[in-house]
Amino acid sequence: MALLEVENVAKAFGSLKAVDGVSFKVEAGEIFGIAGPNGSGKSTLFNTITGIPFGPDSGKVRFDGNEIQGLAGHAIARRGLARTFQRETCFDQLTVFENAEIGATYANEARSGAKARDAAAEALAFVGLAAPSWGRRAGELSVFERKILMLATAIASDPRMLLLDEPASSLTKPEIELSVELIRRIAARGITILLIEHVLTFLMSLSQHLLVLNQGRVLALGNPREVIAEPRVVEAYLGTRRVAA
Ligand SMILES: Nc1ncnc2c1ncn2[C@@H]1O[C@H](COP(=O)(O)OP(=O)(O)OP(=O)(O)O)[C@@H](O)[C@H]1O
Repeated sequence: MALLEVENVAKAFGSLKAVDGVSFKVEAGEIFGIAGPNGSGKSTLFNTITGIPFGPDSGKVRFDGNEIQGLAGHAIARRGLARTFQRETCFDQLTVFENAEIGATYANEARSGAKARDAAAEALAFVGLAAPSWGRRAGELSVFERKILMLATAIASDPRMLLLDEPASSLTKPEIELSVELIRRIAARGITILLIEHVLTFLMSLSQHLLVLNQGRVLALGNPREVIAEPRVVEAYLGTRRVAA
């Protein structure tokens, strides 16, 4: 049984069908990539799966065999499904450590005190945020540090699955290489990963399956090398990128 099953999910904003009948399955343990031109519905799809900030208008989302569409975001997180955002999203006024501690308690009400602090410390060390930075305010960090803090906060919640929304955006080449290595290590912890990314080389080097969205619909799905060679993908995705560049 797949860990995540998305079945005919749809979400509209007024007359705009941002996600329009999308279906796919993600197996436990894999890194599953999602690509698509700007505005093709990638982030909206993540929103509908995680319930943060909203669920789908219609369709079903099953996590570990149980329907989760319509549940509140925190209830979905407590089932083991965590996400990050396209823009670095941290509690800027709180310290690095307090951010990770919130992740540790958010997904598990029963985990507080020393257990939450241990989970926060482990997650911060895992992403490479060393102890001397733990007392700094999140708002003072660099873009890369804020991105890995967002990852640490998600990891501290002890998820079974992590949805990463453009983790490489706004990063330098060396930082992108560090991110690829970090995502591989997260997967090696046994966390299944659903990954949105514009940088195709990033997606290709990490994903076992690739889904391409276009105008809210699935344009192609399968082996990443085969998918990016499909003429309709080249036209819709790469063509748009060229125009956008
Ligand atoms: N809250 C919202 N209200 C109204 N329209 C929205 C909202 N969120 C997204 N949209 C629209 O839905 C469509 C899909 O947007 P979405 O952000 O999901 O695309 P995306 O593929 O993630 O794009 P990008 O690659 O630029 O991040 C776009 O036309 C966008 O303008």
